[in-house]
Amino acid sequence: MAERAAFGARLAAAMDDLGPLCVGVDPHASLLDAWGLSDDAAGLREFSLRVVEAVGGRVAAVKPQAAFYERHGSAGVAVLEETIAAARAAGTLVVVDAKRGDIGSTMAAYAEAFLRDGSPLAGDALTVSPYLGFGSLAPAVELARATGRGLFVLCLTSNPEGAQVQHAVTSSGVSVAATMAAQAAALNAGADPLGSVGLVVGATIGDAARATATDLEAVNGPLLAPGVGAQGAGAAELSAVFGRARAQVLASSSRGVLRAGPDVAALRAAAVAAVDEARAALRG
Ligand SMILES: O=c1ccn([C@@H]2O[C@H](COP(=O)(O)O)[C@@H](O)[C@H]2O)c(=O)[nH]1
Repeated sequence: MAERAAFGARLAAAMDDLGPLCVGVDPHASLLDAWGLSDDAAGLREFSLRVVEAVGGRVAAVKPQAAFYERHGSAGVAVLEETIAAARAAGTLVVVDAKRGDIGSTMAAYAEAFLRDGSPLAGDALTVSPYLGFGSLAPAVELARATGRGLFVLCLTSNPEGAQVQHAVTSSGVSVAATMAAQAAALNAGADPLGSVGLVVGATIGDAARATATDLEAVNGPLLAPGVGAQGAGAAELSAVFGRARAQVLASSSRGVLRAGPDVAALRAAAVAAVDEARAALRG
C-alpha cells in the first residue's frame, strides 16, 4: 500500500510552492572537466552532491540522468543511488531519467528496480519508453500506483529524430504521439489536481502537438518538458508549445543550470533564474 500521497498530487504541490522547474543532474565528462573534477566515480559523486546541495529544497524536482552514472559501471550506479537518496533527504522530488521500456515480464523487473519501496534506485518517478507498446508498461503503471510514484512516458521528445516514430500515423488514423497521450489520459481519469502518469514533451517541438493532434491538456497529468536551456528553448517556446496545458508543465534544464558550477552559490542563482523564467512562461 502507498504510504505517501500520489506522485501527481505531490508534484502539483511542489510546483505551486517552488515553481515549475526540474534541474537535470547530467554529469557529462565535459562538465566534470569544467568543474575541475575527475571523470570517475569520485568526480561524479562530488558533482552530484554539489548540485543537490545547491538546489535541494529550492526546486520542485531534480532529474538525474542514469546514463551518465551507468557509464562509470557499478561505482557510478552506486553514486546514482546516493544522489537519489540525498535529493530525497533534502525533500526534493526525484525523477530518475532512465527511459526504461521492454516486454512486460522484463518491464516488471525494471519497475522493481526503479519504483519499489526500499529499492536504492527508486526515486519519485521514472521516465519510460512506450515504444514496445503502451501496454508493455503495465507492470510499471501498477507498481507506481501502489507506491505513490509516477511515470513520464516519452510522447513528443525534444530531439528532431523523434518525429520519425512519434509523428507517424497508426492504422486507426491517429498519430503515435496522440495514441500515447490518450492512453496516459485514460490512466489519469478523475485525478485531481494531476494524475501520476505524465508525458515527456520537449519544449523544442514547435507546433508538433497540434500537428499530431495530441491533446496535452486532456492528459490530466504532468508534462515533463526537457529542452530548456542548452537545447535552445526558453520562455517563449514553453508558452507557445504548451498553450492551454501550461499549468501541467514541469520545465527541465540540465546543462543550462549546470554550466554555472562548480560554485554552489552560482549554481543556486542559475537555478533560481531558471525557475523565474519557467514560472513567468507557465504560470504568468
Ligand atoms: O525528449 C527528451 C527526453 C529526455 N531528455 C533528457 O533531458 C536532459 C536534457 O539535458 P540538457 O542539458 O538540458 O539539454 C538529458 O538528460 C536528456 O537525456 C531530453 O533532452 N529530451
